[in-house]
Amino acid sequence: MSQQSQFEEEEETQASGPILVNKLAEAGINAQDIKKLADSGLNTVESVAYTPKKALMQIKGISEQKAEKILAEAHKIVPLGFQSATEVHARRSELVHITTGSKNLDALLGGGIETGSITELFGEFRTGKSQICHTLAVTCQLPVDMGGGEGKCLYIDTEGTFRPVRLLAVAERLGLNGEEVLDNIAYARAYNADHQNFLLTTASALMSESRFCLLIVDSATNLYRTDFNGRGELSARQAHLGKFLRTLQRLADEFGIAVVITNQVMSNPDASAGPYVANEKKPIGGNIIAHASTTRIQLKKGRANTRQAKIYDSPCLPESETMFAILQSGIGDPEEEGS
Ligand SMILES: Nc1ncnc2c1ncn2[C@@H]1O[C@H](COP(=O)(O)OP(=O)(O)OP(=O)(O)O)[C@@H](O)[C@H]1O
Repeated sequence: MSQQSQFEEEEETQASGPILVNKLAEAGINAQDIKKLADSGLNTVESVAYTPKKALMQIKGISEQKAEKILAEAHKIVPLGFQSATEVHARRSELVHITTGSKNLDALLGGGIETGSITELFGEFRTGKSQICHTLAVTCQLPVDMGGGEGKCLYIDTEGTFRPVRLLAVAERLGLNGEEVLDNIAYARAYNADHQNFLLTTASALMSESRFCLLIVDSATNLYRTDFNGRGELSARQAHLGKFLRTLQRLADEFGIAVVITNQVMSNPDASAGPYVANEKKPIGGNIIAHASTTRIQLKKGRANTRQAKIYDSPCLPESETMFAILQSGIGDPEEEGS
């Protein structure tokens, strides 16, 4: 690509990308209030426009009157009305898919992990959830024409299973510079559910500074299991988890990033009811997580290093399944064994 067309493309990306919250200064919002918005994780005008008035008023120093003014100005910059299906179709056809490393899995997913939405990987332990996350953290950095998203990755680890050595193995397979690949992954270990939520505020700030295309939370539900106990705390747990997932969706919409969350399974006490067949374990988090995840993928163990992936729920993919493999060099296909 010539330098001229590269610049044109960059300009175009900037024009259609998120609008930084500072833009509200031009609309007469004072610098202190803009700082308060940014400190609460609202770093873009889009994020402000998508926030309900009640939530803005919870920010210290933002009165009802101020919240109304801020929202009115944000809505002038980011209109939230109807648009034609043609416009939606045109925008959706621009969505990038990030390769999982496996041709089979990519085909199952209609090209890979979709940007702008939440994909949930659920399954028992050792089914490859974390290995897929590690591979995606590297492949997302590839150019778009090679199955990447040309962006950095944010990785929130709640289980302590993040291993840079696995990233280097994927980088080597793809012929990428290992050091650069690691520099492009921002990692945080979350220690409790509140901390996990707080990290999204930091994530939002990082995303408004440079181009990220993937946010991973491995796993999204682990800390909720340990921080909230028993039936007595169930509704508090679901409300907290719901807030976390809403913020994830907001980040996906606002920055056009792919969000990948992992989830464990638990025994189904009522195996005969619902879509889960007898003896099958079901994903944690109930309806809250079921509704928040756009695409749900169920993973199961196969022979040796092979694993089965099945589309469990998707707005546009059929309920089909495929096999992939966990290789030394990351996620691949069963026939690649030995590579
Ligand atoms: N270097 C490697 N080469 C090949 N396979 C590996 C390598 N490292 C780990 N694996 C395989 O990956 C599998 C574990 O996958 P993963 O860590 O993704 O599980 P998980 O689904 O995230 O489980 P959990 O719920 O316990 O976190 C194991 O079967 C392990 O043998």
